[in-house]
Amino acid sequence: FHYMDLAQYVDSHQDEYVEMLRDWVAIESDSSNVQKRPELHRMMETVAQKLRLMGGTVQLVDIGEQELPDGQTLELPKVVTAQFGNVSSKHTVCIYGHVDVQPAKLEDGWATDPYNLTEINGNLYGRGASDNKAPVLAWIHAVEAYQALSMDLPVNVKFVIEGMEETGSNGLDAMIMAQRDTFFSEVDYIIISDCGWLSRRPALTYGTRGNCYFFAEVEGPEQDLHSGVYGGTVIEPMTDLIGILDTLISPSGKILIPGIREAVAPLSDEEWKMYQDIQFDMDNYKNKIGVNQLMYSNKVDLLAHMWRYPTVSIHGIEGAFSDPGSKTVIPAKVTAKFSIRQVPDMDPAMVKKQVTDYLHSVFAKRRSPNKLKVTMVIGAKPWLADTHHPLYEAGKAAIKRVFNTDPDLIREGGTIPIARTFQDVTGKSIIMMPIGGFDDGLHSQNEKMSRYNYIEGTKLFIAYLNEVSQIKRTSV
Ligand SMILES: NCC(=O)N[C@@H](Cc1c[nH]cn1)C(=O)O
Ligand SMILES: [Zn+2]
Ligand SMILES: [Zn+2]
Repeated sequence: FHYMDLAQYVDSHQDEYVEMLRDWVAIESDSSNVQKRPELHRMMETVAQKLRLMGGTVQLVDIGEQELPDGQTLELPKVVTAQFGNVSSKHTVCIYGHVDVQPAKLEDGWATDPYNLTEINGNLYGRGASDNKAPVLAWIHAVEAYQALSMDLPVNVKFVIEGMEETGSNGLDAMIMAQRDTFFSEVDYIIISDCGWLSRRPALTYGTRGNCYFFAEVEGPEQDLHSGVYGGTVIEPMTDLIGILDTLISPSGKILIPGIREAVAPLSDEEWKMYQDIQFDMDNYKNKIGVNQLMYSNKVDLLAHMWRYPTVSIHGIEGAFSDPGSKTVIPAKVTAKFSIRQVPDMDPAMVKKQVTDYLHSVFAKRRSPNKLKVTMVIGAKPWLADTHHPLYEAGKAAIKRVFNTDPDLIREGGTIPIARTFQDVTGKSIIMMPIGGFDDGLHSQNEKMSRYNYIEGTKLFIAYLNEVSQIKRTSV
């Protein structure tokens, strides 16, 4: 295995890799904004074209339509599948990633245009740079490096790249089920690089939380009202909504919805020890996010609540007045958006029932004439891997080669909706191998990917393909 030649190739092509990332970041592939759907289609075509030019067997798989809340339908972005190599004596890995992004606007407080990749002090700023465009490109460049040096790929490589991850991977479950016995039948392992390290030390990820995302709509008068003229006479939808939202979680982080906390397994001694042994600087973490107090003051509690306990987050209220200025309005209809990150032992269908029943019961106590409607729009399951699997041993060896250190074994508080489907439907083992930095600002202002992580990450993937090829057949 000529690792040094490959690594040198990567180093000498890094500016091209950055330019390619610039092209991809320039496409506003925001999957949550229906106005941007043409951009998302363009993004998927761009990915397909790149893989075609590399000689892959590429398909743009039609996964149907999405139904919008107003009943209209919208074409889902096609899923790109590709295959490089089909040698039966070799293992086959399937790399999953996504090229849709969260919304971003300069006026949200970005220091640079979110869709114009800008390099400052070794960091590449742009929406989707870390989540998940650079990691997808790093995998593509890893394959390309082998090709460029006329080296055989040590394993067959398949890609599944989607464009709806940020809104719950709509349509992908069905596609995986439909292709279980075709595209996925020869896949041995699935690799996902859609998360980040915990510190400056490289990491391997063995768990993600799920997410149940809810809309709670309270509807009252026929139209918005003047608060001076009508205030005091009507029962305001916003007051009802804030009232019920305030019953979801206590100020100290205790989830108040009956049944949720009870479903979660207690922290085992083994987990406690694992978390205790992880290098994690609480002050650094506080500085990074700009707060002087966290919900928990010791490392184990903090990591446990980041990774293996559920939590409630309230994201926004549609229909509420939120512009600058002081409009004196009573909004007629308001819709809260909140989500519950869930962990193994919790089930989205059960969470849906628990939340819906609970909110209706607290709403009933208010004796309001307004109407409450609760819907769950995303129900993504958590995922957990066996860290003793040879995939993780191979990961440790590749990290040792590239970074000369042992990795942290971590979980991820976020969700990769499709991870559990891959595991359940294909029955294949999955590894998550992040290359994002701990301070990349995913979903936030000034998201970035460091040039170092992007380039060294590409080398890591090159080394990992070789390590996976050494896994003995019996342990597949
Ligand atoms: N990089 C993974 C990621 O950001 N995933 C999203 C997926 C999601 C969950 N609910 C809605 N979208 C995340 O927020 O964790
Ligand atoms: Zn992502
Ligand atoms: Zn994301």
